[in-house]
Amino acid sequence: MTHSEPILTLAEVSKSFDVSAPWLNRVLERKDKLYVQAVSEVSFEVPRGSCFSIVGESGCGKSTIARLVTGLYRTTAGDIRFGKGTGDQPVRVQMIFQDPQSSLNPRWRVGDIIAEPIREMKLRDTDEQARDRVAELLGIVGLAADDAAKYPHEFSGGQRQRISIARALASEPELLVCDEPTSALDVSVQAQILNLMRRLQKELGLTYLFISHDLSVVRHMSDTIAVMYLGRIVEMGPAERLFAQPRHPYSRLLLGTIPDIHDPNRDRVLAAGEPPSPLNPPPGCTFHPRCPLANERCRAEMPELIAQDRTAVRCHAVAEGRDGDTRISEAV
Ligand SMILES: Nc1ncnc2c1ncn2[C@@H]1O[C@H](COP(=O)(O)OP(=O)(O)OP(=O)(O)O)[C@@H](O)[C@H]1O
Repeated sequence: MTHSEPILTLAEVSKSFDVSAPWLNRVLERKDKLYVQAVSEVSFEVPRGSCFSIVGESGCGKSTIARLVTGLYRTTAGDIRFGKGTGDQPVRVQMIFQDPQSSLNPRWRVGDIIAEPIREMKLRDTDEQARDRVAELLGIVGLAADDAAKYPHEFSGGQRQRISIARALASEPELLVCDEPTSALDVSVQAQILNLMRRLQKELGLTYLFISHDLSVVRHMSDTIAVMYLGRIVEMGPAERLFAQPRHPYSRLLLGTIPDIHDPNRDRVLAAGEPPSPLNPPPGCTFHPRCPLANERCRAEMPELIAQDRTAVRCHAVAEGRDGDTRISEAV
C-alpha cells in the first residue's frame, strides 16, 4: 500500500542523558551536570510500507532512536510524529529486540507469550479465537501450532526470534522497530530470519525501522539507509545508491571501500580508529580523528548535512570535491 503521508517523521530530534553521578559531584564540589549527547538533531521520514535502516557502530545512538520512537524515552528536543493509523487509530508500533532469550518470559508457554497482547488489547472476543490466532501467528513465522504448548528454552535461537516476531505481530502493528534483530544469531540463521522479515513485510504491508551495526544485514532489507556517527546522521539515501556509491568516508569505512587514494596505507589508518566518547566529542567534524581526508576546516567546523538528488552527506571533503568524487553543494 502506498500513502503519501510518512508513517513516521523525526524532525530535529535530540536526546541527551544526565550522567553526572551525584556523589562524584559532591566529592568534587561540582555543580555542573554532565550530559552525554546520544542523538543530535536527527531528521528523517519513513514512508509507509518501506524499510528505513539506521546503521553505525556501537554507541552512535541507534538504540536511543529506537527507544524514542517506541516511547520508552522522551526527546530532549525536536518532534517525533506518526501518520494516521488504520481506521483513524494511532499507528501501532511494536519492537523486536536483539536478544530473544531475555525478551521472552522463560516461565510462560509460547502460546501464552503470544496471546498476551491479543488478550490485553482485546483483539479477539473469545479464548478459542485467541488460541486460533496464536496458531495462525505461529504458522506465519514458520513454527507449528503445537509449539504453543512448549517453553522458550525448548527452541533454538532462531526459533526464539521467530516467537518474538509472532508476539510482536500479535498486536497487529503497522510499524515494527527492529533493534539488531539478528545480531545474536549465527550467520546462516540470520539469513533465514531476514528472509522471513522481508516476506512478512510484503505480505502484511508492514513498515520497518531497522537498526543494525552491520551494513551487510540491512543491504537486502532496506529502501533507505541512514549512517550514524556519534549521534548524527552522516549519510542518508536510497540503499542501492549507498552501496553502489558511498560518499561519506565513514560509510566507506563501513563498506570497506576507501576514498580515492594516493596513499596505500589509508585504509589501515581509517580502519584502525574507534569512535570517540560522546561525553567528550572532538571539535569540528566528530569523524575527523579517523578520517584520511580531514583538514583544518574539518578539525574546526561541524559540516552540515548536504543533499543532492535523494542522498545527503555531512562531509566538508565531499562538499568541496576533495574526496575524488563529484561535488555536491545544496544544504538540506
Ligand atoms: N540510559 C542511558 N543513560 C546514559 N547514557 C546512555 C543511556 N542510553 C544510551 N546512553 C549513551 O548514549 C550513547 C548512544 O547509545 P545507544 O545505545 O543509543 O547507541 P547504539 O548505537 O545503539 O549502541 P549499541 O549498539 O551498543 O546499543 C552512548 O554513549 C550510550 O552510552
